[in-house]
Amino acid sequence: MIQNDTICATATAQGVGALGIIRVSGQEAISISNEIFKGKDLTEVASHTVNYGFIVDSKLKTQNSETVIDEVMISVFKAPKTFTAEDLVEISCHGSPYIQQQIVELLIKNGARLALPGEFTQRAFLNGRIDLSQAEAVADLIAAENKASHEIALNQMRGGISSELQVLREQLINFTALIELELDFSEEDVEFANRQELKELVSSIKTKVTGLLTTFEYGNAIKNGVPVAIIGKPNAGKSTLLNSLLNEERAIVSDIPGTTRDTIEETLVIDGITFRFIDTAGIRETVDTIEAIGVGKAKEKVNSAKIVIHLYEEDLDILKELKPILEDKIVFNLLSKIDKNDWANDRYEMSLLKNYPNYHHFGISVKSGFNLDLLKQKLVQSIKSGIDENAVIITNMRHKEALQNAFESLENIASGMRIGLTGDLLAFHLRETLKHIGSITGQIDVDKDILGTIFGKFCIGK
Ligand SMILES: Nc1nc2c(c(=O)[nH]1)N(C=O)[C@@H](CNc1ccc(C(=O)N[C@@H](CCC(=O)O)C(=O)O)cc1)CN2
Ligand SMILES: Nc1nc2c(ncn2[C@@H]2O[C@H](COP(=O)(O)OP(=O)(O)OP(=O)(O)O)[C@@H](O)[C@H]2O)c(=O)[nH]1
Repeated sequence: MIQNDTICATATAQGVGALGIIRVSGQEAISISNEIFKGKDLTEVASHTVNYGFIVDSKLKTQNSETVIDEVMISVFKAPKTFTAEDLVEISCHGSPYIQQQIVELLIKNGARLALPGEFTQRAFLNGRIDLSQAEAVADLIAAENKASHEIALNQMRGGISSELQVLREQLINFTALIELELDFSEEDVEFANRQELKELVSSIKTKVTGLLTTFEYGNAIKNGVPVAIIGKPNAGKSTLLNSLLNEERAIVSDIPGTTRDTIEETLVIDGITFRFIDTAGIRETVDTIEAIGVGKAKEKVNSAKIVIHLYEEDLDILKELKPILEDKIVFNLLSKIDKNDWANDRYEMSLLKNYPNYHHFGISVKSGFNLDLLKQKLVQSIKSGIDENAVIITNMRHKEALQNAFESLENIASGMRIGLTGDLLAFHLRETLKHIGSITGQIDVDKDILGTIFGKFCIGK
């Protein structure tokens, strides 16, 4: 697919910088750039060269009294081996917003148009250089704020998800073709597609899809930060623990004001994973009864958390109260101030949540530092556990939904075979599965609106 118009935009951040890069892509990219460049004839230079010269107002250039805008380096990349797979020019100028704007305006005067957000990457997709999941990974890569999310995005950009899905697609396509061939011979009652093999294939693909789906929770936590609630009765040591965790990792601590006015989030990166400690300012100000503070507000915090740290000195009342909503959380039940409290005094029911899959229970002393490292280590472990670090990890809601749909279609095939569904209906469900899997990489036609949503989230110039 060839886009006819030539697009341009500043690719570097807005504001003053040392340098700025302006990108131009499309059939006229080189000739338009050449119009405003005084230096070598860009239409004559070899691909992948960097050329020194000046940006000048072309109208005046011919009159020999040109207005020089800037001294620049221009890189020329000829299709198809370029970022967009089109002719691409990068003008590297001084990082003044004024200069950059002047250059963009000159390019537009000479026939380019301002690029939409993400349009360069979109062209790379439309021209087949990258698939949709790779394009989405470019956005994730730019947004990555820690090591773990950076790694996942980089892997996806390099085609991690694509190659995993490609294998599944090929296997399904083979069977679909065989079943559709049977339909052509429907009079003769032949079976080209071995039903037993198909059954096994569907079951193995279901397992793979389920595996990918289970990585989403991890992937999403990595991408957006893992919400952690610290709860406990007044004076249990909550603030002391939080401050101590934050101080220890001071180098990478930041205060992020929450989305709502009364929510404060403190984020902390441990071992490449971002944890977001949830706190509501309201809690700090409440002068309510102990119960109200202890349970009511704790509930609020717990609901939005993935990890719950319960600090206690005396009793487990809060934990008992909250038990029903803790089942799907990672729970750290910590006996606080262990320097003061004797383990032997820990006479309360330790088995309270013993059957919960993600339950940790130990003593801690922020004062002496006892078990603080253990806590950090277990926080990281509890998130990483069960995930193969080299495995493909799903971080994108769109991908998750597509996989869920694919799973449903696969179930339709499996149950269809059990009840002896006819070939045409099996073929239909196979096609549906292929459609859902293909929508992740964009191998099938993806709705224009969906493309708009995906690329609209990028910055202009990307
Ligand atoms: N100056 C500059 N730096 C940049 C970018 C850019 O566009 N310009 N990038 C923008 O994101 C990133 C690098 N990503 C890129 C990805 C692919 C191609 C590219 O030309 N691919 C071709 C040819 C590869 C080759 O020469 O072997 C291809 O895949 O066909 C270029 C940059 C980061 N740094
Ligand atoms: N001995 C000892 N004292 C501690 C420890 N952790 C906290 N404390 C003390 O316990 C008191 C209460 O600590 P905070 O961190 O304010 O407790 P909190 O749970 O945030 O209390 P509220 O804000 O009232 O909910 C302070 O005097 C702390 O110094 C510890 O590990 N050992």
